[in-house]
Amino acid sequence: MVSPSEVGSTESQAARYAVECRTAYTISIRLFLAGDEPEALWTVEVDSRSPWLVGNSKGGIRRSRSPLSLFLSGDSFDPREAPELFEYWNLQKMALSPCMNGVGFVGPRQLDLCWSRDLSLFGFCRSKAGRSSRETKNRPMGMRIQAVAANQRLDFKDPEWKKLYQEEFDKRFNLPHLNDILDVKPRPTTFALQSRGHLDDGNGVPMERRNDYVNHDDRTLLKVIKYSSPTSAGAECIDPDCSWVEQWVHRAGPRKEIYFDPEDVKAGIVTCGGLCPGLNDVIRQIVFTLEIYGVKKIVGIPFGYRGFFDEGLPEIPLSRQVVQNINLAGGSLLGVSRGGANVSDIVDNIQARGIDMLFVLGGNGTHAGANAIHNECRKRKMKVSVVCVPKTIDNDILLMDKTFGFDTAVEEAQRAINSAYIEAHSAYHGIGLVKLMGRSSGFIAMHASLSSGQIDICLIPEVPFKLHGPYGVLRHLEHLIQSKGSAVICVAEGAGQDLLEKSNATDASGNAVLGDIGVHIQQKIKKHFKDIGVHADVKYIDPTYMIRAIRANASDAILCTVLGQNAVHGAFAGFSGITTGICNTHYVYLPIPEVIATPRLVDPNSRMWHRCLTSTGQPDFC
Ligand SMILES: Nc1ncnc2c1ncn2[C@@H]1O[C@H](COP(=O)(O)OP(=O)(O)OP(=O)(O)O)[C@@H](O)[C@H]1O
Ligand SMILES: O=P(O)(O)OC[C@H]1O[C@](O)(CO)[C@@H](O)[C@@H]1O
Ligand SMILES: [Mg+2]
Repeated sequence: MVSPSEVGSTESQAARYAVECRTAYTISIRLFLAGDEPEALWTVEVDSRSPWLVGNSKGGIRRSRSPLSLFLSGDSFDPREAPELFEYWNLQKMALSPCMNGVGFVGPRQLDLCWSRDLSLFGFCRSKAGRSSRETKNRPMGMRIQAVAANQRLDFKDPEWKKLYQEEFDKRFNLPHLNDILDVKPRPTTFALQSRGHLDDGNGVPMERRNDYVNHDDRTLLKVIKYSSPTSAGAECIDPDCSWVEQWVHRAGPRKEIYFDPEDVKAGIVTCGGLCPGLNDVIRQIVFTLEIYGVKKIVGIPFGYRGFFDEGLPEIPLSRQVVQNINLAGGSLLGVSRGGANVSDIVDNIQARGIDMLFVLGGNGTHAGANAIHNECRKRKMKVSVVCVPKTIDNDILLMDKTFGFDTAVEEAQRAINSAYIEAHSAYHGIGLVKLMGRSSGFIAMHASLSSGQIDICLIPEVPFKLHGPYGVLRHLEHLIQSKGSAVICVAEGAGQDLLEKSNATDASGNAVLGDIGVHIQQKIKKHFKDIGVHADVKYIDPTYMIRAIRANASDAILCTVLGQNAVHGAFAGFSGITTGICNTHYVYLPIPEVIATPRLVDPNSRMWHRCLTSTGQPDFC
């Protein structure tokens, strides 16, 4: 058995961390090494914006994208023999398992236990338990406890805890409204599609109006799976028993009452960040819908937030006529940009232009900016509605089924994969390598691998891998060349960054400039096969910008249409600081902070990633 000191962060170390990361709430872990009494109490403060911490056998804690992890060291420790070792308090059930080929773990939502990117960070034990294969016998075996911080005020023994949880959830997902700070009187909506047709019954008598409005109290369920146990694949639990707790969010759509007089409204649209298929579709629908409400002053802000402070960039007047055909091309009619967002200057400019509704299309950075604009407008008691539409091919926005552009990106990525496959398949010992976008999330790579069915190795940022060694990618490639004669690899741009030289460079928005993992892998493959004296014909394809610049496919075009319309309905309903999305196939409004708390990541313990592994047949590369 290990002793607490071996696992041990002390409370003082934890407290030191807490100061560093500006804490929001506390989580505690009790380690039960024997008997009923906890032998180690580990309390850590969690930064609400990044609730994942990593602990190690030497006692440090570090902020990380991965869940709280604690690794045990010691030659004699077999994690599988001590599943009862840990219990939790105020935490979601912890996961405890040895590393088993990346699949078949027990416990909820563990990440791959072989995260050995930094061995001084991750402790490990050289366990004899583990793999059946001879080769793997002496590999480092990590044991991970994972915990998702819960509200420390919740006591799951309290019969009322669910009610308390739901009350808090409702508060978190409450939509900020202009009337929170102003006294705006609602008026009947001007959005009535029926009035555009013949409303009489044929005898000149007006027909009764259908009620096509969304009731303010309509809600849609955020989570629809009831996990019977925390050990169910991909389980996301609130309490130790993984009880069913309904989590409702606000339904999107037109309301019967509105908070603006369309005649007086000046609406602005701005597109920020990188390009994304569907931007023009959303702009177009926002304009169409605004006009149906009766808005006459609609302008585009050129080149992202830059358009608010660069005086040489005049606003672009928009109307149905101007935007009629813009969906036929990719890109953004308004242009995009990164960086340069001074919130106070932007709000000064909004005030100077007399903008009442601002529609902001962008990714997580843009949303953070939009939320800051919304807060500044509130502070100044301005009657301005700020409504976002999430734009990212990376699909890295929380809570949503998908963001617009993602589907198109996956479809286009398949074309590149198909070319790589044909090249590889037609060459003697051909190896095709395709790099796809995905700064921190591997959704495009995972979905393109799944949809093409032609990928042998899919590498994503969420799952670390090694190139060299008996479990590395290169050894597996040798095996593929030997067994099938060719291979195709798909790598997300953010994958394997630990293998590259680090630079502290950032782009104008402060996003880290990534090393080129595609080129790196290409070089390593070539060198490796040369070194072992085996012929390999490597073809590298980087279709990243081609994928991002195309027009939306049919499925994204529909999504864009609905999101654009809902953005306008949300603004007229008086909401501000919100974004629009699709959750479980239903359209919703969400408060901005809830969707950008962290980037949405592929969960390596999700069914989808396991399906991807099943499809590629790749082993663990750690
Ligand atoms: N925390 C923040 N507060 C205010 N503005 C921000 C913040 N983060 C980013 N921005 C601004 O938002 C705009 C877009 O940000 P960014 O370049 O990160 O793209 P993004 O919206 O995340 O989209 P993409 O998915 O293409 O990266 C930039 O003008 C940037 O300055
Ligand atoms: O070259 P740019 O415009 O900075 O965009 C690159 C980034 O944009 C994204 O597509 C997100 O929009 C990322 O996947 C990628 O890292
Ligand atoms: Mg971003």
